[in-house]
Amino acid sequence: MSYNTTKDILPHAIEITELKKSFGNNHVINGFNLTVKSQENVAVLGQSGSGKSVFIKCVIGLVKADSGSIKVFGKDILKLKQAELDQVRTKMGFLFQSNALYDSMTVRENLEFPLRRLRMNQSQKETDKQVEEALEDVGLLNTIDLMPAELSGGMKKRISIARTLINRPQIILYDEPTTGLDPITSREINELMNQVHEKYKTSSIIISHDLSCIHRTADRIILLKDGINYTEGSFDQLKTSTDPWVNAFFNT
Ligand SMILES: Nc1ncnc2c1ncn2[C@@H]1O[C@H](COP(=O)(O)OP(=O)(O)OP(=O)(O)O)[C@@H](O)[C@H]1O
Repeated sequence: MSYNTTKDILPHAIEITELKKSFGNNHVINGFNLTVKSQENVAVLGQSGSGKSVFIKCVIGLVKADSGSIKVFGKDILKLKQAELDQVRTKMGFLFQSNALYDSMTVRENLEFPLRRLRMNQSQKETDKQVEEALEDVGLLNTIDLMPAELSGGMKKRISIARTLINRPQIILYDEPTTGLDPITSREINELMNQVHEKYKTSSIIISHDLSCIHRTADRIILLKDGINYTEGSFDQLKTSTDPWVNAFFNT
């Protein structure tokens, strides 16, 4: 993937400035900066324990950042009142590493769930149409009446992507999208992520350890180390870096 001029003229999807988060004396995020242009896919890569999960939780509001700003389409979500925050959050979809499907609900019910919360006055016919379209997007319309326990790991990931898509987010945050999947299924999930990007023109942040996933899906990679941006670049730039730490990361 490469930059194109359209991405450069549209407003930024996400702009994070000097983000900080500590737990007691453990300064996990120490002034991290990240910009995601419209329709850009940015991966955040770092060693285990470097703070990737804390960072993404700050962005979705599961963890409260100590300071800094997180602007989503120009609005600093750390300063918004609840109603405005809820509004901005409708533009964002989050793919949990664990998939977070409800085991006691069918695939259809799992997909209806986020719709019910946001579109209370919508007709059942419209809901059915949206659920079916989201399942078609991930190639699994035939699983609509199955329970999560009846699905493979790759299918669960696809259904989770369908559930993320159902509210038509403009930004998708992917937390370790291929963890626990075999290489073939991982490749299929990466292809699906790229299809989603092409069809819905989404912007994304991808947190991953999986270099193949990052290579296939990210326009740009930021390395997180000691809570700050250690370096950034394209996959090929980082793979050929002469920095010993970056080199060890990409070529071990
Ligand atoms: N709720 C919490 N309370 C206290 N410390 C926390 C909390 N959440 C995370 N931490 C600490 O923050 C640091 C970063 O953890 P985090 O889970 O973000 O790392 P990570 O880069 O996502 O690791 P991995 O790749 O292994 O998932 C760790 O030292 C962890 O102990």
